[in-house]
Formats: sequence, C-alpha cells, structure tokens
Amino acid sequence: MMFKILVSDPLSEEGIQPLRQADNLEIILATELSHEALLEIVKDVDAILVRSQTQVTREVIEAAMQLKMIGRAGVGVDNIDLEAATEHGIIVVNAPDGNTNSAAEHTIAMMTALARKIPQAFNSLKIGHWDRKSFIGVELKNKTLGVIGLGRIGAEVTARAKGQRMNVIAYDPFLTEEKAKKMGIGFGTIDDVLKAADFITVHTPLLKETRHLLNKEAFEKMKDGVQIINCARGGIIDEDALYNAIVSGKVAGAALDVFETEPFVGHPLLDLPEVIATPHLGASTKEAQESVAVDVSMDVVNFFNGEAVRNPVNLPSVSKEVLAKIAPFLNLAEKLGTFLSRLTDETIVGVTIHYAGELADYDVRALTRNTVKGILKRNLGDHVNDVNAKFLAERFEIKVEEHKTTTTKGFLNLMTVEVRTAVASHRVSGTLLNGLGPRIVKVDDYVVDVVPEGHLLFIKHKDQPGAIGRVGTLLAAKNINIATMQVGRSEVGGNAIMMLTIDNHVAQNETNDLTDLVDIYEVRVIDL
Ligand SMILES: NC(=O)c1ccc[n+]([C@@H]2O[C@H](COP(=O)([O-])OP(=O)(O)OC[C@H]3O[C@@H](n4cnc5c(N)ncnc54)[C@H](O)[C@@H]3O)[C@@H](O)[C@H]2O)c1
Ligand SMILES: O=C(O)[C@H](O)COP(=O)(O)O
Repeated sequence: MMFKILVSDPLSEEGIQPLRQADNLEIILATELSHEALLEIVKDVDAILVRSQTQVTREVIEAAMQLKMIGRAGVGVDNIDLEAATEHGIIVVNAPDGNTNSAAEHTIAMMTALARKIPQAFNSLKIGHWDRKSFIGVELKNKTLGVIGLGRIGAEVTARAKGQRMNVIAYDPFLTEEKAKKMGIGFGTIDDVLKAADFITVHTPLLKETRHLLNKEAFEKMKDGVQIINCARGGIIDEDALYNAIVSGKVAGAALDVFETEPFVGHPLLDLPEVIATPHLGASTKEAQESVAVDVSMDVVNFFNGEAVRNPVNLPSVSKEVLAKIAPFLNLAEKLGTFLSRLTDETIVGVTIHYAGELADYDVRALTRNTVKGILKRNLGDHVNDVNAKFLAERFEIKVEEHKTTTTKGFLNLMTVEVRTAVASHRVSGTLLNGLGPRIVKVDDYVVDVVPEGHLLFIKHKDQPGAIGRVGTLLAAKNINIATMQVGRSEVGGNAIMMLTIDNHVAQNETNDLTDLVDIYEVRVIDL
C-alpha cells in the first residue's frame, strides 16, 4: 500500500532521504501554501510534515480525511492543534533532540551580540560611520544569567554560560536544589531569578502557564539594566510590556528570535536601538535541520511499517527497553479488551486492569491503552486507535483504572481485566505462557485454557448431560466445524460455560437457535 506524505515546510533534502528510500511512501513537496491550497492538498494525504510555519489547525486536520500522522521536524508543536489530532486518532511526532545544540548556540550568540551591541555596531559601520563610542558593551564574566526553563536547551545554555564564567541561577518546576547543586548553579523561585539576574533567558514551551510569563509585573521585579533573551517561543514575553520596559530604561536590551506573531515585521520593538532580532533562526543550521528531518522521517517510516515511533507527542513515549518487555503483551491486552466487550451489550462505565507478577514491574500504560482500544472497538471499529483510545474513554465517561499486584495465582504474569456496566461486571484473565504464547485462563469465575485467536463461541449453559452434545449436533447441522472446545463449571449441575473455537466467522443471529436448545442460556460470537 502506498501512503502520501505532504512536506509543507522546507525540510533538509539529506534529512528526508529515509522517506525517499521507502518504497511505500510517495512524497509531495509543497511549501509556502496558502490556507486554501493547504486545505485542498491535505484531502488525501496520509501524513503531513511541518516545521513551525504551517499551521495545522483543526480545520486542516478535519479536511484531511486520510490523515494518520503529523510530523514536526523540530521541538515546538504549538502550530499543531494537538487536541484535534488526538480526537481524530492522528499521531503527532516531533524531533525534540535534533536542534537543541543549535538553539543553545544561537541563544549564546544572541546574548553575546546583545552584550557587545554587535548588530548595532555593524549596521552603523555599513552606513559609513567609524563610531567607537556609541557601542560600549558589558562583559558576561561574573554576571548572573537567569535561566527560566531548564530543559534540554536551558541546560545546554547553562553549561555554555558557565564556560563564559557567568553565574547561573535557574527556575524550572522540575529543578531540585540537589540537581542545581550538582550542576553548580543557583536555585530559586521565579521571583528569585527575576531579582538576581543581569541577563534573563527563557527556555520553556509556550503553554497557558507560560504565556506572558515575563509581563509588566515581572519586569518591575528585575534589576535595573537587565537584558532579556528569548530564543524559545514568542508569547512567553509580553511584547508590549517589554517595549515599555525598554523605553522606560528598566530593561537595557533584548535579543529576540521568536515573536508572538510571525512573520514579525513592522513592529515598534524593531525600531528600538536596544533590540536585536533574528527571524526565528534558532534551529536554522545545516546540522540541526538534517538531524530533525532524519528523526521525523525515521518515525514516518516506522509508523507506516507498523512499527513503534520514537518521539510521539500525543502518546506516552515508551523506551526501547520497556517496549521490548511489554511488546509481547500488547496483543493479549487488546484481545482481552475485545473479548470482554463482547460479553455484554450494556454500556460499559468502568474498566479495571490488574497487572500481576512480572507485569507489575513494567510501565503498563501502553497495555492499558490497548485493552481500552479492544473494548471500544465494539462500537467504534477502526475509529479507535492507540492515539485516541484514552481520549475516547474519557469522552464516554468510562473510568479506567490500573492496579498492580505481585500475586499471580501460579502464573509468571497475569492480566485480569474487569468491565463494569450499570447492572453487572465481567472479568477475563490472560497470561503469556513461556514458549506457548497467549492464553485466556479465566472468564468470570470459570477456569479455561483458550488461545485468544480466531472465531469463538462463548456459551453459558447448565451443567447437565447432553448439553454439549446438543450444541455439537446443531452446529454440525449448520456445517460449522468446531476446532477446539473448553468447558468450565462453577459446581456439578450448576452454571457452566463452553468456549468453542470454530473455523469460520458466524453472525450472531445465526446462533439464535442455539439458545432454543434445552439448558443453553446464552451464546455470544466473539471474533478475536
Ligand atoms: N528558536 C528556535 O528556533 C527554537 C529551537 C528549538 C526549540 N525552541 C523552543 O525552545 C523551548 C525549549 O525547548 P526544549 O527542547 O529545551 O524543551 P524541554 O521540554 O526540554 O524544556 C522545557 C523546560 O521548560 C520547563 N517549564 C515548563 N513550564 C515552566 C514554567 N512555567 N516555568 C519554568 N520552567 C518551565 C519544563 O519543566 C522543561 O524543563 C521550546 O519553547 C521550544 O519550542 C526554539
Ligand atoms: O521548536 C522548534 O523546534 C524551533 O522553534 C524551530 O522551528 P523551525 O523548525 O521552524 O525552525
């Protein structure tokens, strides 16, 4: 099968070689598209690859009827409507590591250029002035750099600033005093950073909580003559407040690579001599562009070959090591979910998954997701997938819980899934037997041993002589061949179950006459 991949922002040609080499991918390069042209071209594409320019809005996502994946060759995904993508089961991947170094180098370059007024001096020289008085700068050495957001780029900037013999003080919700000590930097609240720093650089994502993080009140808390650097995202700094703080003399200068609205042209900030700026160039190096394009292309290739992606944004990412451990259980989890969904016609309101034995040591989120996917498939078919399973469960107000226990009832590993409806609950347990593969080992209170595969008939009956024979005879009359059969009972002469595997699919209504047989209460067709 061929998949159409739209590349709608300029990506490195070397970087997209993995796409070109894949024989199931057709690449469409179409950059600088108008909004209307984008809406038209996305109609039949399977994936869109972007940088920060293309706005992948809900409207774009909903126009893209075949869309399965959005790839961001870079870090920030604020140009992608993640909620809409998740809702539509579209996986979003990014390339979070490939441009870290370039962005950090750009930040240091901007800080240095700001401190020494290099762009202003160069502009003056270009127009014929040999002016050695107007561009007196400050040294970085012994100055305090305040780093807000100590993630990948913030940490790299910190290491380089220390190389410039600056003192660094950082604020990040995940930064502990111990970690700060280890890094040889100061640690404090955001206010501590604002008050202590001679230079302040922001390296957070743009989130609700970080929008206008540096606003009028924040500027008021800063040292007089502070200098500001933003190579992260426009919007983290309130641009009007920054303008006023520069004009009032509170802020001595600002180096900006990113802006609230891009392209950023004709803005009064650009008229201020204290401001230097670049047009969002933090990641614009040959190395970074090649690296992010390779990373995102590899994930596209993985995805369309049915393999795990490395950098999912709207799925919990699972390390290679964890994936290797849980991969054999993924299929079992989905089958247990599918099996249970067929045991009831009532609305499912809750799902509890008990992980026992070796499973209790693993990160089982992917297994939970697969179980929920199996359950929801009953009503949603292929509309549910790994990406939207959790979202859809929440939307349908199905409470999903995970429990871990070391008690395994004799199995090395055991997954027990329980679904609750308003009137009843059902349970199924499955295990992975060493060398033998997956097995369903218990259904409600009945112990069984069934391979969760193919076409099953789940029959509730009374434990009476002749019940099994009558079922066999009727199925034979319908030319339905039984491949395997398991029976279980609660007590002699009490309630019992049969689990038959049959060679071909039968429709539920083809089994109606089975329930007319004596002692047969209920028959459910389950295709796994
Ligand atoms: N200019 C460019 O071309 C360019 C290039 C790459 C990345 N970026 C941007 O740089 C930023 C950082 O990227 P990264 O790869 O380091 O991301 P990251 O996820 O590794 O780090 C972000 C850090 O911000 C912290 N954070 C979140 N909310 C915070 C808050 N309210 N206060 C303080 N810290 C907070 C997080 O805990 C995290 O440690 C992103 O906005 C990214 O889009 C820009
Ligand atoms: O978030 C990022 O990765 C940077 O802002 C880079 O954006 P770009 O790919 O548009 O240069």
